[in-house]
Amino acid sequence: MAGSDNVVVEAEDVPIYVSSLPVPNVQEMVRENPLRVPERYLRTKEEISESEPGYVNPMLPVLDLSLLVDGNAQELDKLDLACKDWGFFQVVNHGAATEVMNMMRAAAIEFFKLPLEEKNKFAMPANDIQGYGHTNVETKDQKLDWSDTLVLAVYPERFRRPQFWPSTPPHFKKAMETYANEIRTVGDKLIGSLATVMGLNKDAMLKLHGELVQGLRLNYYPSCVKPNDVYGISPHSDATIVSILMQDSDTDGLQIRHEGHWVPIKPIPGALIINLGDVVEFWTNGKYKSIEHRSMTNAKKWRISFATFIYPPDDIEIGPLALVVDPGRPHQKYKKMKYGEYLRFSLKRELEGKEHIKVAQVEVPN
Ligand SMILES: O=C(O)CCC(=O)C(=O)O
Ligand SMILES: [Fe+2]
Repeated sequence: MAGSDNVVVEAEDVPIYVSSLPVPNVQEMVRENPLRVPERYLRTKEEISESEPGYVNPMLPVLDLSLLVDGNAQELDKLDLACKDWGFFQVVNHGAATEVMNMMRAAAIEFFKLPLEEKNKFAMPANDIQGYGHTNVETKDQKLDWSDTLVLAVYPERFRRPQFWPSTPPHFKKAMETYANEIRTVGDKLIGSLATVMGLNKDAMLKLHGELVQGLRLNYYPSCVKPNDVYGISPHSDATIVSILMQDSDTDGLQIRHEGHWVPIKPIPGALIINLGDVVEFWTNGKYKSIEHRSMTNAKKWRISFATFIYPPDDIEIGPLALVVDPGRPHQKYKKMKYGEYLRFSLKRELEGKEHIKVAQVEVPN
């Protein structure tokens, strides 16, 4: 494409995901009138009362990733239990450099502080969900979440769509590139450890997925005068293998559904929060489960979270692994399907807890 600066040449297999209807920018709404919460964001009392976090905050399992990588038997047992009982855990000694995490955080704060017209230079287009905007909006009357997001594909590199990578602040791209690279290593280590506790060869899961895909979603939750009446992000499970969350340790928001209760998560400073995605639930025939989670907002303070999604390429067939299916319960709960089909099905709908995984479920025989 010599001679043209405007044409972005993309590799042939760069996936286009799905569309999402355009909706108002929440940060801008709050800037214009911090006291206004439009009807479309307000949830019913039933929905919210179900979500009252009246549960004592038990400690989410904390795992040492360096011990897991060394094959420490005790730590691997802890991982197996954390996957069976929680599906969510924190990792320390994960190897991602603190300066890199801080640089990413600082760059994101600067980006979200920019005027709307600056941020909108990277706005999501009508046919895809990369860029700055909102996902999972399918109907004109569905309830909306109190957040704005920036979604970008980071690996493989040829999947990047540079037109959506913020050029302001000027160090954003570098911060993101470095952060994504560090988190990729964390993801590889985690997936290796998961393979081990699934009874597979350490490299088996990585090989199974061929080339892993990595996406990053920056969630910006403006403060909200009615924090108990809106969702920052509606309850959902992630359609990933694993998701790696960098959180702000002094602003609450993330909650997970554990034993029927909504449990607020207290991030340990410097730790990363890991959640198992639906794909692990399918591989293990439900022995390990993806967990519903959601985000609440705060009355006075905004919050940013950084969600890295690690998932298979579109053409990988997902479903229970013969080697992992419990011999005592050999019934396959999930069918085999192409990951790309599953992902698009999950993205092309309103977030509704784990409703989307039904598409992969097999009827239980009598
Ligand atoms: O903001 C959070 O803490 C959670 C974000 C999340 O669940 C997601 O982006 O999928
Ligand atoms: Fe999530």
